[in-house]
Amino acid sequence: MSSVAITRLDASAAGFQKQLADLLSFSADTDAAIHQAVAEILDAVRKRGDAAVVEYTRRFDRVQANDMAGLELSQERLQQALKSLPLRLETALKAAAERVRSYHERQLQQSWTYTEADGTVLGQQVTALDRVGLYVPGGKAAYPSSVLMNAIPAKVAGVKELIMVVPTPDGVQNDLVLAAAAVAGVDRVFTIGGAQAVAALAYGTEIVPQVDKIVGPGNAYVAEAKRRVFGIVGIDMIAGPSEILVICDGKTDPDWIAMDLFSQAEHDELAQSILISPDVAFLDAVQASVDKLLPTLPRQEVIRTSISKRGGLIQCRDLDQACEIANYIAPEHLELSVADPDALLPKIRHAGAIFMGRNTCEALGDYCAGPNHVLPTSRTARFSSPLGVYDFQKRSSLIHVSAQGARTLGEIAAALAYGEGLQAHARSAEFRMEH
Ligand SMILES: NC(=O)c1ccc[n+]([C@@H]2O[C@H](COP(=O)([O-])OP(=O)(O)OC[C@H]3O[C@@H](n4cnc5c(N)ncnc54)[C@H](O)[C@@H]3O)[C@@H](O)[C@H]2O)c1
Ligand SMILES: N[C@H](CO)Cc1c[nH]c[nH+]1
Ligand SMILES: [Zn+2]
Repeated sequence: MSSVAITRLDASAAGFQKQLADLLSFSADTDAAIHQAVAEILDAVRKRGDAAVVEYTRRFDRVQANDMAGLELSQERLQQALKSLPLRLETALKAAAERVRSYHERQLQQSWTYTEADGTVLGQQVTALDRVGLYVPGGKAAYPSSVLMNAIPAKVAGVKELIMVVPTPDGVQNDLVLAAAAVAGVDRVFTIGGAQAVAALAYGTEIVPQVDKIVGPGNAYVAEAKRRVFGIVGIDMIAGPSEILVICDGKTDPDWIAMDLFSQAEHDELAQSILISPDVAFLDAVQASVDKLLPTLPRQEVIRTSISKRGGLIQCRDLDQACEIANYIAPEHLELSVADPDALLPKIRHAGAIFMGRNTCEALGDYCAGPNHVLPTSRTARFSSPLGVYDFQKRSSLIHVSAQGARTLGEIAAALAYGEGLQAHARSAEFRMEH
């Protein structure tokens, strides 16, 4: 049995910060070739619409459609996919969807107003987006759970129309993905992917309607395309490779922790899986579990590459220091595998999702716990949040000024407008003061 080399770091050793920064940094596929390819694809779709999308789909996904209509799936096809599922899978899909819906319903923002003493009413009107594009990755693996995580919050927000795109390499359609679209209530599905799908959604074509926002994870081509179309449409975030950080007091079964690290490592070679513990013997035990369990997994080569490139076992002074390091890493997923996770929680400021206690493995969050699995990666949890209903709602400010309010506010506004040298602003306010 060959062992897997996971980087060992000691938080109290000289040079730790630099070693940690090196472990976190990775060269994503954001090189010039990808930038150039995506720019060309976006330009072609903007100029030639459906014809370009069909050509790229033939080239990259080897799907032999004659036109875009041939790349759209009917609602009957989605229902048929749902009916074709084995009962256990159908039940699991529906149970997950229900839990995700129930969680997200609590995120709904409501409009509000308040009335001031002079009768002026101020407030905020909350409205749902009209039409949203949902990118579901499908190049290397299919992600039915991502259909639920993206579509359900949009439905809960009240988005009128959901357009889903999903690549089907070699024309192979994934029934579980299509069934998830049926369960979540997706309106239209196109079997297109990559930058060409993002372009079709952003610019609109004859057949694919232009959307207001594009959400959902994807590979480097998708990420770059989303970055470029931002401004024409909204986007949720640029999701990088998956990440897991476990803080453990050394008392959890090391096999559990090794498998938790694998659970994200198996996503792709650039996934980041780190364990921090004050217990050196426990770090050794997890390393032994990693070596023992890896050969039992089908995706062991992906995991081996990922864990040896971006895996880490970090020895810390105590759990307080573990929390400080976690805040620096700002991971997508953080497991607090300790006896009293509530005691650590107030010390955690930056993490996409926090999994409390030994029983809460991250995988439950990926599928069915309820919270969203589309989360900030690459340290962006310092300033951003999980995908949620709020991403599909927007706010308009409401101002309804009374006659009395026009006088008192007019006074203030006119003074400031003259101060800015903007006469029309001042006069506009003053007209109403004289009324
Ligand atoms: N953060 C999350 O919640 C989450 C969930 C699921 C998946 N993911 C991530 O999403 C990613 C999915 O990537 P994927 O590749 O499997 O599927 P994908 O659907 O993102 O990409 C496939 C598309 O990439 C395009 N493409 C491939 N090679 C190309 C080339 N040489 N030139 C131009 N375009 C090309 C093709 O158009 C193809 O349709 C993975 O990195 C996975 O980890 C993240
Ligand atoms: N862990 C991924 C997000 O980082 C989501 C996912 C989908 N399926 C399994 N996992
Ligand atoms: Zn996962």
